[in-house]
Amino acid sequence: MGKNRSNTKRMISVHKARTLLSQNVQEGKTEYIELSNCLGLTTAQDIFSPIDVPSFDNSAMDGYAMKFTGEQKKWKKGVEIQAGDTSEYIMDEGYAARIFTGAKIPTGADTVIPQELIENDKLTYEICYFQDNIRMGSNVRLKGSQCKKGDLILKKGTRITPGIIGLLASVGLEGVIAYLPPEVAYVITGDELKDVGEPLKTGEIYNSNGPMLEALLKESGIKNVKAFKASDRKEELQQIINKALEQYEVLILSGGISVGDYDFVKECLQKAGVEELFYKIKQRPGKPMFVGKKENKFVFALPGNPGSVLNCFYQYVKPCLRMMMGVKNAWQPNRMLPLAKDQQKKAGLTFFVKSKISDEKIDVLGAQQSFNLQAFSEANCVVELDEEKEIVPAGTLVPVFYF
Ligand SMILES: Nc1nc2c(c(=O)[nH]1)N[C@H]1C(S)=C(S)[C@@H](COP(=O)(O)OP(=O)(O)OC[C@H]3O[C@@H](n4cnc5c(N)ncnc54)[C@H](O)[C@@H]3O)O[C@H]1N2
Ligand code: MOO
Repeated sequence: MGKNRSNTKRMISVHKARTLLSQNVQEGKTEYIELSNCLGLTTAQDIFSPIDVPSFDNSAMDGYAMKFTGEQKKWKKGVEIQAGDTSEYIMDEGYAARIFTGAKIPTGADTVIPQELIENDKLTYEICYFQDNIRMGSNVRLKGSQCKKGDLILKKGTRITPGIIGLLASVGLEGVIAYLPPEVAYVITGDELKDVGEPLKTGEIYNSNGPMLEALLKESGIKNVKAFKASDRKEELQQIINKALEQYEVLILSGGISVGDYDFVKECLQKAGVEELFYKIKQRPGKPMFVGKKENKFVFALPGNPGSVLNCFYQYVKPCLRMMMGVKNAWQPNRMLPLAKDQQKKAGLTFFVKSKISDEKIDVLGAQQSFNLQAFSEANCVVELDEEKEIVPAGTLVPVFYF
């Protein structure tokens, strides 16, 4: 009785949990990382271009390059310049160079006329242009028009996308200083668990949290992941926790964090020197979540029900991992959208409900129980329903977090 009352008292709000985490989590290590391993990481410094790009004036079209006056309509055929030709050509007046996309504009030329707009005079071998939609400078990509040597091309704190990898390569950079993803271990607890592929006896279930956590970590950009499995024997769990904490920066546990007689996770973490940041959040699913710290290492003990694991990961673990990886707005919902229908809930708990976006409205799906994974077959987001409310009316704008 006394235990329950003190637990209820200690439960914190979702807002408080987010605040405590964002105050405690720090940016992780940074390192020079080659382009081939940069995707999804965040830059840890401003990046300046070491060269002008393009580094020479070049043609944007296959056609003819010449000095363009607007009056002259015919030119003699001059040299032919292919992309990659590094020779220095000087255009004599009255001549047009045959030129191809990406090739260097010869000295003396300033304009390219696409070949579709040119007629060849078969008698004089001159090339002729009779339209008037070309201006001086048309179809020439000027030196430094993307960026000049020394320009800031990428700010610190930018997530590296495939386009950014292209940008970095275009200025000749082989890699950048970026935040390293933390090394993460997770521990699956529970005597009832069998891995997929093994036969099930009555009383046993498949370990779905393991494959789900692997996927969640991969999706979050974590590269170095170690999986442990522990039975519900306290000594074994203790050993695994001690070992994982020694070697990994972030430890995630699934199950064994509630009040049952075989729920030893909290006790073992405390014995391993983990200091509690909070235990139990006023939320559903995932109420008995525990977060602790040991020096600069973080421990997230997630309630074993799969829906709780997924929710706690998206709401707390992922934003923390992203903060460690240099992301600034790690806690922001993806967007706000209106509810399609009234939602009933328990006042005093924030509800996170699996939902589907239809016609820019939120359809809350059925089967919200935290053991039941079926709704994930349809859900594309989870939405947050206010702690205080008992009914959240249709039309209320709610925070939406994409899967
Ligand atoms: N007397 C109370 N009992 C429970 C409370 C409570 O407040 N008082 N809270 C309930 C809530 S809410 C949750 S959530 C769970 C959390 O329990 P644990 O973290 O201790 O997790 P377990 O008991 O180990 O497992 C819960 C549930 O999830 C299944 N499970 C566990 N691991 C996996 C896995 N890897 N893959 C698939 N399913 C898994 C497990 O079999 C249980 O059914 O506690 C409630 N009880
Ligand atoms: O907090 Mo539990 O996650 O409702 O099943």
